[in-house]
Amino acid sequence: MSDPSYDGIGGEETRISCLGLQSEPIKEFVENCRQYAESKSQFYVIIYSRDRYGLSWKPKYRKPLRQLETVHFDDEVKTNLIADIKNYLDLRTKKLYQSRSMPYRRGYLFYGPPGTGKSSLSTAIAGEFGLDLYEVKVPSIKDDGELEQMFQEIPPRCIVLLEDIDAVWSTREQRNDSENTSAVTLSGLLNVLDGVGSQEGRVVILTTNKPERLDSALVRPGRIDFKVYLGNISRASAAQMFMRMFAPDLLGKNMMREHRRTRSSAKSLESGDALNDFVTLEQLKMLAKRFSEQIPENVFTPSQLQGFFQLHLNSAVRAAESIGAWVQKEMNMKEEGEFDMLSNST
Ligand SMILES: Nc1ncnc2c1ncn2[C@@H]1O[C@H](COP(=O)(O)OP(=O)(O)OP(=O)(O)O)[C@@H](O)[C@H]1O
Repeated sequence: MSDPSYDGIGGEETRISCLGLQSEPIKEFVENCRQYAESKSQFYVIIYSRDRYGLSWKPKYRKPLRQLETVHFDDEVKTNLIADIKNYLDLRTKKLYQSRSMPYRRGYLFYGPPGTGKSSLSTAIAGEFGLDLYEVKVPSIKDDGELEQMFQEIPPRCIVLLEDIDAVWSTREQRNDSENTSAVTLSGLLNVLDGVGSQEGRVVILTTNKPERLDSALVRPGRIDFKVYLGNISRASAAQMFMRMFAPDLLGKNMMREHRRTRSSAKSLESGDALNDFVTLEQLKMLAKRFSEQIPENVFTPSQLQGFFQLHLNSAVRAAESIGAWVQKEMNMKEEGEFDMLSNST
């Protein structure tokens, strides 16, 4: 393939030919390819972004479906959010909106510190509802005209993810003062959010790390209808994350039985070698509890914790044993305002 970034989801030309005068074999071949692609697409979310010249939307990559259970935040908020989107996408809701002369659109704001799951949640929602996701990185848009053009070309019924929405500016002075460099104005943004195209069942998600910078006109109901705070990880979520990391290993049941034959499970919980992955579900739950109790409530981001797990994927026991030292080290660094550039965390 000529384009090194090409991952097989469009944009490449392929010529197919066969010997003889019949076109049937080619039609059959193309149909098989289509069915194959369709069967595969249910395992992926297609992410669209502007091509490198900013001229048209291109499928940028396929992300494997991410289950909503793998994005950890307040369970009640998650349930309400999913119910809200489901209700919005229901065609009966569309008719209700139309019969009451209300614009059929709904906006969502995901806000919180970096690394708390704003992008991950957007992708998980796209997978949950079988929608493509159109990614708009606000700081990299040239001007309001480009933003408008982009919105005109977005199809109905999809997710539009507007990232780093705080980068828009409302006055020239504000632009000069601010460190952000987007050329998109607040009025340009409001224009596309309120435009005719926005009434076609798109789920518009805005994300920001700096909600305090948002203009009240942007977040008023009708533009933002549902706000979700994604914050640092709670103990309960840390325990869930622990289970998610290690529970799949329980599937190796045969190995677990074999392991049990050779060692007592109590001994295996203590020794911390690689085979300790094959603990029972009950033991894993105990480890998750022990693990989460050592994590201070709402201090670390989920992505920080994910970084910790990446170092201990082989052993749930080791993860539970090492978390205390890791927490201590991270807390010390936080206090000293240090960024650990030289060593890897353990
Ligand atoms: N709430 C969460 N639950 C599970 N994993 C998370 C969560 N938050 C972050 N992660 C993990 O951390 C990484 C970064 O997450 P993500 O990009 O979604 O964060 P973000 O809030 O969008 O960050 P940014 O504001 O920097 O764009 C991902 O690999 C993701 O799996």
